[in-house]
Amino acid sequence: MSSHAPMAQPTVGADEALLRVDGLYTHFELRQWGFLRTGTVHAVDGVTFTLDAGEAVAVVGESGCGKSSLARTLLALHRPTAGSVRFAGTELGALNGAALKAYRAQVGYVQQDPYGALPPFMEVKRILAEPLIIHGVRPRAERWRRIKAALEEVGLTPAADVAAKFPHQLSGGQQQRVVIARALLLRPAMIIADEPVSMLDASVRVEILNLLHRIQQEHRLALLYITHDLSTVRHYVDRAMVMYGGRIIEQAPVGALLQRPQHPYTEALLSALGDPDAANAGRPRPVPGGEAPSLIQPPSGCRYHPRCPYAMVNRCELDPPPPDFRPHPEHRAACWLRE
Ligand SMILES: Nc1ncnc2c1ncn2[C@@H]1O[C@H](COP(=O)(O)OP(=O)(O)OP(=O)(O)O)[C@@H](O)[C@H]1O
Repeated sequence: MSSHAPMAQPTVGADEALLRVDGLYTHFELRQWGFLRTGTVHAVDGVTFTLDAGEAVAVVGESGCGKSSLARTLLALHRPTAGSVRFAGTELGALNGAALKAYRAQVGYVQQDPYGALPPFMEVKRILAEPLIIHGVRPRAERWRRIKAALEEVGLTPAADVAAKFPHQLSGGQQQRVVIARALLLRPAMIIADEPVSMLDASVRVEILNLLHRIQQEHRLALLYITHDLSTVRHYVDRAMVMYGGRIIEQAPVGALLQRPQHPYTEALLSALGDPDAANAGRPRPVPGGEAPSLIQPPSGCRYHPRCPYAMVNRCELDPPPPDFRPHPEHRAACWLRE
């Protein structure tokens, strides 16, 4: 275990999830000249799931399916259009002022673009001191003790040298380590990592994912790992949820999802993954054909039906499948094939 003190865990009843998301909608109104309504983006469109304390769950889906909008709603950066988000039993919509500040201390955020996430004209020490100052951690020596421990925990040593640098003096991987250190400083119970490695060189991606995984395990953090890349979830999460057109269309323990995908979209994502066998390197692989759905005018019925090779006429284009057909215990799929 590192020098980082154990993280303060919020009080959660034995049978209660740390995070409970129920029928969540986040829509964005599009307006011309600031007032003329021209459409609505259904970015998050009826999402329900739970995340237990200490559990790691991936949200996987292609670009534009609503993953970041979901993350930002959970971080209370977007106000939901409808539905409920409960954290440790408390409704997020009911929080403001000091209570919202306390919630934000419980949830660490790791963004996609580390350089964009770090103020360029501040030294690392100042960047990391900021959240501690905002949350009233005193005196200065205690702040430095925490900053040093966090830098050491993410492998940035000697901490004093790194702390004196500006973001541009660090590599992309080191910058992302600083972002992770900042997410840990307030000893959160949950981390939301939104595409944490997609902007990094391929050579450091595994290192950063391993680091996040080690921290998640050591501190028994809940982790919501958001990615477009299904190939990166296997070793890092307990469960995976697949998002398509603003909705969760499949969720299962990660092994079951990868071995027995139940939704044709998950199947297509899996078959598009690289084959580790070098003998098959030249073999063409099918990728999910067709266009990602519009979230302004989403397809009727099942949102995947225009691309689905198994779409059933008079069924899939008419009725949205409920999200919880259970082909196996613990496995849920929103597909009429699994009715
Ligand atoms: N503040 C906003 N106002 C209007 N539309 C938005 C806003 N934020 C996101 N959107 C739209 O919502 C949809 C979902 O975007 P979102 O960023 O959540 O998807 P994503 O799956 O995270 O994709 P990516 O990985 O490319 O960021 C997109 O059509 C996007 O243009």
